[in-house]
Amino acid sequence: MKPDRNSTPSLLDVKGLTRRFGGLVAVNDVSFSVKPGEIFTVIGPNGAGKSTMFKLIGAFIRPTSGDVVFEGKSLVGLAPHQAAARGVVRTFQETTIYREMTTMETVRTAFHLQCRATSLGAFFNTRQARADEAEANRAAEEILELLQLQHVRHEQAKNLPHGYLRALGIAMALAARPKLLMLDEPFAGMNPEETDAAVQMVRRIRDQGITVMLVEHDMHAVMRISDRIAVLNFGRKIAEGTPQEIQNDQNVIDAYLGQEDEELGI
Ligand SMILES: Nc1ncnc2c1ncn2[C@@H]1O[C@H](COP(=O)(O)OP(=O)(O)OP(=O)(O)O)[C@@H](O)[C@H]1O
Repeated sequence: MKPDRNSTPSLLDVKGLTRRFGGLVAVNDVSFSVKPGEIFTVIGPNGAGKSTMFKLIGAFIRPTSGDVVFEGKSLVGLAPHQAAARGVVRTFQETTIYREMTTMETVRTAFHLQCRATSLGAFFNTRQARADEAEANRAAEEILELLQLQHVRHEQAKNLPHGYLRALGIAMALAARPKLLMLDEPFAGMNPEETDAAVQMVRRIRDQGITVMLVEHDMHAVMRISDRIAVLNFGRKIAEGTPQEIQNDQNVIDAYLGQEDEELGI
């Protein structure tokens, strides 16, 4: 039997979070909790505040008021790399991938960035540096296997198709050993087969014990993959619940009416 959600301590607590841009309230008094091991998705019509919410959680921008609490401690005021060191890691954009490096080199480099080996240690070939090297190789192999990238391990990024580059951005994030992995529209621009594969990939990541938070527009994928969903509209949270609860929520249906495609998939 699954443990009662309410009795499990949260990994992330978003508390009364508000962010203004001049006169515009992009995120307005939003609260929710993410439990360890969940796949939690934030949805909402265009301009609802989803990206702003992600930036607030990753400490890329500061809230006007409210708090982001991770493992019981506030992330507000930290720099993004400090939030990442606590375990809140956002996937890397394809544009930040160094195109001359191979898949393996990219993941190993990302791993080294948070590894103990100093450049001086590596230069003198210390025992610590050699141990770190072996650990980087092992960790990189594990990540490539998890994301099914082994067969392109020696390909340079510039030769990889779009879908692989996106997976490589996720691989780099995994090298930072996240507790909470944040994925911004991971299924955007994918055909149904690619989406299927990406859904399986996100599930495998979660099965490694990593909690996953997504912002996503592809409602069919969202409804399949999410344990829980929060819905934003004009910066406010209008609903939160399981996919089934969200699909049947009249406020949510109303918010999506008039959208170009029947995004909710109902
Ligand atoms: N840096 C900024 N300065 C001013 N306004 C901003 C800024 N960032 C976002 N906004 C505004 O805040 C609101 C929420 O934007 P946000 O990008 O968070 O929405 P979203 O739900 O991610 O939208 P989409 O689905 O279209 O990506 C929008 O009205 C947007 O124009």
